[in-house]
Amino acid sequence: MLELKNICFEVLQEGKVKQILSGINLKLQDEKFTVITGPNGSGKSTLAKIIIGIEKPTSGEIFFNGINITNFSITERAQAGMSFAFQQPVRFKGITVRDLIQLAAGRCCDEQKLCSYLLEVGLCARDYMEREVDASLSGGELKRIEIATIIAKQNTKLAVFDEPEAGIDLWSFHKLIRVFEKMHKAKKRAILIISHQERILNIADEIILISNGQVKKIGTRDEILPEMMDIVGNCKFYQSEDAVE
Ligand SMILES: Nc1ncnc2c1ncn2[C@@H]1O[C@H](COP(=O)(O)OP(=O)(O)OP(=O)(O)O)[C@@H](O)[C@H]1O
Repeated sequence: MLELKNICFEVLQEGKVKQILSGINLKLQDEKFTVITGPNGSGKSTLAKIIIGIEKPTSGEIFFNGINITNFSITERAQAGMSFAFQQPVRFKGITVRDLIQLAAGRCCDEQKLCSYLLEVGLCARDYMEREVDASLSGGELKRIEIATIIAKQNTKLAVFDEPEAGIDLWSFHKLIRVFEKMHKAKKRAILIISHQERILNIADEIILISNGQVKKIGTRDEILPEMMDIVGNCKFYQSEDAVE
């Protein structure tokens, strides 16, 4: 359903062309749980930004359900059924958590349902629903609220998460894994997660290993792990959950 054809991305740095991604060809199937992993700086977040429309590829094309969306804006991609959770979520001054979740849920949603979305990510609705989505929220709280909005979006066909574990405490991480397991089991949408986390890699249907801006290998956890060892030597980037903050 999502197809990337020969995606390249380069930037100008100090007058020189820097190749960030080169010749990325990928197909993500409906309802599949895919994880993109790879060393720091290998181009994972850039690829996510290109998928969601924050960055435009220098060359190559993106198809979503057969439609060429390469020139679609972020809003048009969202309307087509894509959702995205940022590595560093955006704050919205003047907007409450309730507003955000209600907006994501769309049609009139009863109070119990709204609260259940927050509960799923380990937040007590009573404490958070009326809070402003501003600097008073911690990074981890903000991230969980953002994930709750994706759960609330019933029409999402593809949900993209960039390092959902970043800044999340160990207890919340366990809950988060359950959220992803549940999403995976429900098979309502394709899920694409950028992650280095063992437990997230463990539940993936397919893992895409990126290194130096290229797809090095696509396969299951057991197929990918030896390759990761080769690339990183001692596999430092493959974190167990003990390494979560
Ligand atoms: N606009 C830009 N200008 C210059 N360099 C950039 C730009 N965007 C990305 N890069 C570089 O491209 C490389 C890939 O960055 P990216 O954020 O995609 O990596 P990543 O695999 O997500 O890393 P991490 O695991 O650390 O989050 C990095 O070396 C980064 O510094």
